[in-house]
Amino acid sequence: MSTLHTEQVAAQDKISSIDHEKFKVKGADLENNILDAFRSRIAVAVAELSEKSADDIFALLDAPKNPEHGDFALAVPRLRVNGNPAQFAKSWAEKVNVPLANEYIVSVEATGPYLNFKISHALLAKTLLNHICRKKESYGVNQTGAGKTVLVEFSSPNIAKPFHAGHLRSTIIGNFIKNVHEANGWKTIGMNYLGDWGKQYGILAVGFEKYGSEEELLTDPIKHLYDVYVKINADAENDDDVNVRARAYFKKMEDGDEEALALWRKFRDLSIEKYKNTYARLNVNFDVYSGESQVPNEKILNALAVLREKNLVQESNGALIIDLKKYKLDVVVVQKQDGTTLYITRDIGAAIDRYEKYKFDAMYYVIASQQDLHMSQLFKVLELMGNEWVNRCKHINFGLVKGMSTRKGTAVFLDEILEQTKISMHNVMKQNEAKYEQIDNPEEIADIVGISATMIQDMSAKRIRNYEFNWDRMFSFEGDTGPYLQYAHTRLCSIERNCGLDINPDADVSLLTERPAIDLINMIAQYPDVVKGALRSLEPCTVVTYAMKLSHTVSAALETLWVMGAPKDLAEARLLMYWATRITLGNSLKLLGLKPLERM
Ligand SMILES: NC(=[NH2+])NCCC[C@H](N)C(=O)O
Repeated sequence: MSTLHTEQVAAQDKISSIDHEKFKVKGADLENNILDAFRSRIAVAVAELSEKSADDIFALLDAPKNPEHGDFALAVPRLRVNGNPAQFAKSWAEKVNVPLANEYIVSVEATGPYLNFKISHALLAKTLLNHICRKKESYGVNQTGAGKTVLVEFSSPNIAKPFHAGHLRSTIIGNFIKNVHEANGWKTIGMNYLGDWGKQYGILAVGFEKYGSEEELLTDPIKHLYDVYVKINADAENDDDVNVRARAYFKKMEDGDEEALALWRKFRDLSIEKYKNTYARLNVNFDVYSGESQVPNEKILNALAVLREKNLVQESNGALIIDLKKYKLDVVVVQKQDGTTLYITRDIGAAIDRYEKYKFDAMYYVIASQQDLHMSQLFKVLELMGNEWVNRCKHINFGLVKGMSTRKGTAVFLDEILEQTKISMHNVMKQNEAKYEQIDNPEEIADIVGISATMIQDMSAKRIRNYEFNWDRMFSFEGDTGPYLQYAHTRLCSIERNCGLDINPDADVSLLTERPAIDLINMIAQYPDVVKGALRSLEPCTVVTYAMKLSHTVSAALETLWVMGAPKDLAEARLLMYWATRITLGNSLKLLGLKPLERM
């Protein structure tokens, strides 16, 4: 691919920075969002006629309900002007200073109380494609979060217990939330808060004495510890001695007994190593492996002292409880009769510890909605204690997945699910023999496409919705699936490889006048809005929907607007447009956490 003509780009920058000054409107990101340049000109032109500010008008510009009406619409009633909105719309449409907006706006029309604007598509194509040539992989990102830090806690499985569908959803959604913050200029900390403390680790240690194998522990720690855990729990049902020994063992751990801790630490370290490999397959990594065991004791003791001081705790049968009934949040136990802490106590200490360490501007807990009550209780307790930063914390909840097991039976390990996914995808790929033979690394491709299938299925609807894990539908290349998105991306890559032309950033894009080309450029131009919107909603489906629409739009364009066989200048213009589509689609897939493929 050819390099950019830097002098020309620099000259272009100069022109646009002069323009920027005059049309600086609050909320407009002229550096990163080409549509904002159009919107701000519309806002300034209308502001000249009304007593409203360009800032207010800018914030109200929307896409018209009927796309035939134009590119942007202003609902005049929402401006709250004194008088008849339709009358204002009519008179403004007549008077709007189109030349002020230079060549940006081409027409203004009133439809009832709406003002509809058409913009210059030639200018949009030129500025947008030029912008993407400069930004490439960073097209779509902005710096609105500069200087702010977010902590995203996600995945958080329990050692020696199944990694279930809830943990998988948390991993996928949490990683997305982290990516979205990064794309909006935030500093991010991804944290895995393992379930790695409590009496069950005493049970596990007792079980390991009886059923453990060093060798199996080293080969597959997660599976082996789970097997041991299941066996010893069965024993514990009939033999209370197991429980007594487990409690004694856990007490030693809490008291900091080195020998007891050494075994536990080995279990934890080996499990983390194994998890890291699996997370890498999912394209996920964590900045911090924390966990219930990592909450400093002193933070918990302090918290309990504050709770006492503020008269928030009561004794009940030797345990300490907080009565939250008047907030309709039930009663929480923060300390057991034997003085040990609980899940919520550790969460209280952990939150305080994290705030002191990271001074976050936002903290997200990505946890299934089964823990809604737990999270509301946690936030209420933190608030009653007087931690005013609790309003920076938010529970990002999500619904259940039904039927996530392998075809053979119930799988409880993430690895097994991913293996099954890969095999299924591989089988689908083999059905197209001619294509299959052209791939050098089918297993690797099957793994990536299979994972894309799983992730897109997960992110296609609003988070809170439950869904059925559908082994057939998600692997299809048709319909709104992960394989379909990957296919759209590889198709664009293959055009670049096979067309025999280099990408020419100076291609004459004024030749892109057909409807499918205009639609495609409009769609590409929306990506920065999508990145910004995703930060507000924290809903992955907004980005999935965008990636699907972009793929459909480019597929429609490819039906008639060919690169090969077109005259050279037209071929170059189209190639540049498809290249920009590939960059934009690739960026949106990466935002979702997928690895965009070049061939499949
Ligand atoms: N801070 C938290 N409570 N995070 C969620 C932890 C999830 C817990 N380990 C579970 O599997 O249910």
